[in-house]
Amino acid sequence: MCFRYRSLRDDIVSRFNVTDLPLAGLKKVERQLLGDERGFLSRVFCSIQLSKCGWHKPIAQINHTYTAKKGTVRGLHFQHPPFSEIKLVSCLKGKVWDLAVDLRADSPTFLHWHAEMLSHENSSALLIPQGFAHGFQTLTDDVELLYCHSAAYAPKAEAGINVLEPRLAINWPLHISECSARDQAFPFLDDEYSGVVLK
Ligand SMILES: Cc1cn([C@H]2C[C@H](O)[C@@H](COP(=O)(O)OP(=O)(O)O[C@H]3O[C@@H](C)C(=O)[C@@H](O)[C@H]3O)O2)c(=O)[nH]c1=O
Repeated sequence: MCFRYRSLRDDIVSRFNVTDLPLAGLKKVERQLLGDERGFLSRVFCSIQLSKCGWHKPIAQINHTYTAKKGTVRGLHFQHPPFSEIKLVSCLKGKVWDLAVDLRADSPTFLHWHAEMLSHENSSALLIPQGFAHGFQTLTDDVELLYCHSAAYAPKAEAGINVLEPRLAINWPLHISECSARDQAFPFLDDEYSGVVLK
């Protein structure tokens, strides 16, 4: 008897609708829910599918955050090379205005930013390539985010840009109700800031 095996790659059914966003490499990933009378199943991450969208490393860490209050801002965070990360940010509860800032030194969209509404209702995530800073504002109370990271947390490589940075002129949708002391202390960019060079 002869069996013919197809590769697993051919058998993986896509459960994502992926859209290119205006900054190269930044993508919106909409999950397709498979529902029945019990509830639903939603694929949050798939290395085979997302490798076609720029996720070319193993997952190093998965973090879950809870933010209590509407209007809270967290960000704008990134890690310096060689600890630059790809992040997949999914909102599992509530609603956020999720934002990525292009810090790539050689990018034609250097210091441009793009935001998307993520919520448990729209089942969307933001796939953020290396060389971006990330932040968000909660648009509801009781928000839960799930982050997949391609690099481990490296406190010495952590960095941030102030969420009120004038050169970014981010129009946060709500009054900022909460922002950590650490985030408020992040510096503003100086005129010489030339961005992140990825190795
Ligand atoms: C990010 C991170 C923090 N921590 C610790 C440090 C601190 O004691 C506590 C809370 O950290 P933070 O205040 O940095 O948490 P938070 O502000 O939620 O940090 C997150 O913000 C968003 C915008 C991102 O993009 C994420 O990658 C991450 O940087 O958790 C870890 O142990 N591992 C981690 O991966």
